Amino acid sequence: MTTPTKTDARSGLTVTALTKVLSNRTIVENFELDVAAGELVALLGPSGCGKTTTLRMMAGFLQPDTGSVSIGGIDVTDKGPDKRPSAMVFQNYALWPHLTVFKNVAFPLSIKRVPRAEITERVMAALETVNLAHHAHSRPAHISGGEQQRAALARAIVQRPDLLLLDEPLSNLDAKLRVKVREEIRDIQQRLGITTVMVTHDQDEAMAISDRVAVMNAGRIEQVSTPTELYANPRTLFVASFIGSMNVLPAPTLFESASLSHVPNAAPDAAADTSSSGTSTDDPPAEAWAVRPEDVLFEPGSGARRAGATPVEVRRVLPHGHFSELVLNAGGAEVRSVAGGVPPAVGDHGTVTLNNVRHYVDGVLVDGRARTARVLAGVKA
Ligand SMILES: Nc1ncnc2c1ncn2[C@@H]1O[C@H](COP(=O)(O)OP(=O)(O)OP(=O)(O)O)[C@@H](O)[C@H]1O
Repeated sequence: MTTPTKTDARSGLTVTALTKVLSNRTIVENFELDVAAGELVALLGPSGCGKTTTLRMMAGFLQPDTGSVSIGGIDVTDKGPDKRPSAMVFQNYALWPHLTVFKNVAFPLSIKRVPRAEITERVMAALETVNLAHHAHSRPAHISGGEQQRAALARAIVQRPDLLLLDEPLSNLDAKLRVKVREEIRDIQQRLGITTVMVTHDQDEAMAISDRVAVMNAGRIEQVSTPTELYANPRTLFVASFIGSMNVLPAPTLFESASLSHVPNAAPDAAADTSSSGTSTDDPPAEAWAVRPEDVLFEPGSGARRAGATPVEVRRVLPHGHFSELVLNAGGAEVRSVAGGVPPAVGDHGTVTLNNVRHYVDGVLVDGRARTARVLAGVKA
């Protein structure tokens, strides 16, 4: 691949207090985001949380009720999509089926009356950037889904936008291709240095290629952080549960008993549900403890019980190749753990102790280190 379409654009995006009400329902509420020049930020959240609505307001396809959008320090809130220095790649690619790849990519330049020779040069350069020059004269129906996605990307970058907006760009591709194409997108985005916002509901995708991830829930941003920070320090229970897998346990019982075996039966639902996504607008529990499966340390054998450890029975073993997920029964509560190497068998007995327990009150991480220490001391004592 070559980089002849490299832009000089190093403009950032600033979005302030964006709100949108549709059909009497607040879809986006007080949305604030700064994206630095050349940065890729993913908008991640469950279906229906308002990601696409937000992106459409950034692109100018939808007017916000309140708030502003600035690109490169210039307020573009009142400008339509064609008057903004941004380009959008749509979820379904929106390629014209009767036009060749070349003509599809040339389209936005044609309507801006760019001279023909320049169009040819820029289109071929964009197609080379996405490695699709050999399909310049193919129709969309005659190229693969991944190639169609790259044609749509070429049609965006040919415009040399300051801001690239991607709406679920990989959702029509199969799992293996998604991984390949997302790396290609990241590579192109970094080489061209284009400020980019990408909508996705796929946390792996968001975490794998973004500089930062903005987690949305019910029209609001819950947390904007680097992927590593999001996983390590989720500031809300929603983020803790949405990013990766998490055991959520009711705090007071755990605190008082210092033992998972006393967690009431209400816990399994919360624990089992945590890896799934959904529009969680329900009020969070008043108090909860969250523990990653890798921090639930399983030790096989029912013989010499570790002091303070909780006895468990292996209920299910879910192989993932290089590790297995263990679903454990801790006195009626379901707790998830992980095992490397040869996993235990269903029905085996063992014990667990907990590391890195996080304490949430009303869904927000509190400075619970003292209590956490006491709980851990209790567990390990
Ligand atoms: N024109 C509209 N009128 C009324 N409601 C709308 C309109 N457009 C979107 N909505 C509603 O706004 C909510 C958010 O939609 P949006 O497409 O922004 O969500 P999303 O997070 O991108 O979801 P998904 O991941 O499923 O695409 C949804 O409940 C949707 O039904």
